[in-house]
Amino acid sequence: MLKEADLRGIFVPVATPFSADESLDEASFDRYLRHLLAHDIQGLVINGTTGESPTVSWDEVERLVALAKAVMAAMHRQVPIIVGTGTNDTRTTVRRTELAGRLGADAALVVVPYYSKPPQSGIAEHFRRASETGLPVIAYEVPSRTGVRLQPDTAAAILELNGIIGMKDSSGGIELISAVTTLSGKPVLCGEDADFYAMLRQGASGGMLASANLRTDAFIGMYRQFRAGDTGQARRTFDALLPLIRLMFEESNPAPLKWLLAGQGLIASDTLRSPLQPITVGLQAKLEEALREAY
Ligand SMILES: O=C(O)C1=N[C@H](C(=O)O)C[C@H](O)C1
Repeated sequence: MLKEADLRGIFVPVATPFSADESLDEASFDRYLRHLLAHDIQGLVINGTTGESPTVSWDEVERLVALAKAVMAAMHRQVPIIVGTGTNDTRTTVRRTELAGRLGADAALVVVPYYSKPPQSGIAEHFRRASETGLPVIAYEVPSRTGVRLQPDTAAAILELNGIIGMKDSSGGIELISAVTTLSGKPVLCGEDADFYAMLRQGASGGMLASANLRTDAFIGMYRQFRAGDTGQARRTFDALLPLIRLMFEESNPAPLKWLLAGQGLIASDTLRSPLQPITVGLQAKLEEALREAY
């Protein structure tokens, strides 16, 4: 199981490949994971935002974890598996976190409860209960998706909990991480791809980045340059990645990512489950141009 000290480096949230009829495409998942696991990543996230968690059933999550474990066994390569278990219902979140533990996950990614706009005390209670399952939990703040913002004091109180090993901050900007890193010693991973360099400067311990599905080695290299103290080179490496990163979030993640993965033949199709839709022709043209520059 993951420990605080393990939350360093590049973690890759994986897409969930679907066939044209929106069923799980297991052959693509196998091929795509083999490609990712050839890189020196610190962990995989299954059923995160990038994995289209709102439309993936728990039975499918179990299948995805089993497939990932089978690929790792076949490759003789083990990396930690983090499973998205957070919902907007505390009881379901606790149950899923327990189930993920039984599946052999190394940690759970638990998002701030969305839609119902709970008070800060309710968010803290949600994480308190999720933290008591025995599976380490990473708290995930992404206010643009949840509709509620985690206040720094609440974040620090959540990080105080024994079962919480760290946080993924997709709040946008450096305000939250600046406050949290002064209030807590636990690791904060960047989850806002375009802010990765700025967040490393502000104390982030790594990134959980959808864009690291592409140019994975460049992200790892940039992180290592930064850790080695070569911030100038890290900045240059990151600046070269930025145009592609920005385009990957111009329409809802993971639509651009899936189009790019399908273009590389890593997954068979860019199918998303409705209501998400494939990217527009306009964004396709911009991505093609960015790819010519980036590779
Ligand atoms: O899947 C995730 O986890 C991520 N979700 C963020 C989002 O799409 O809001 C982006 C981040 O890169 C990874």
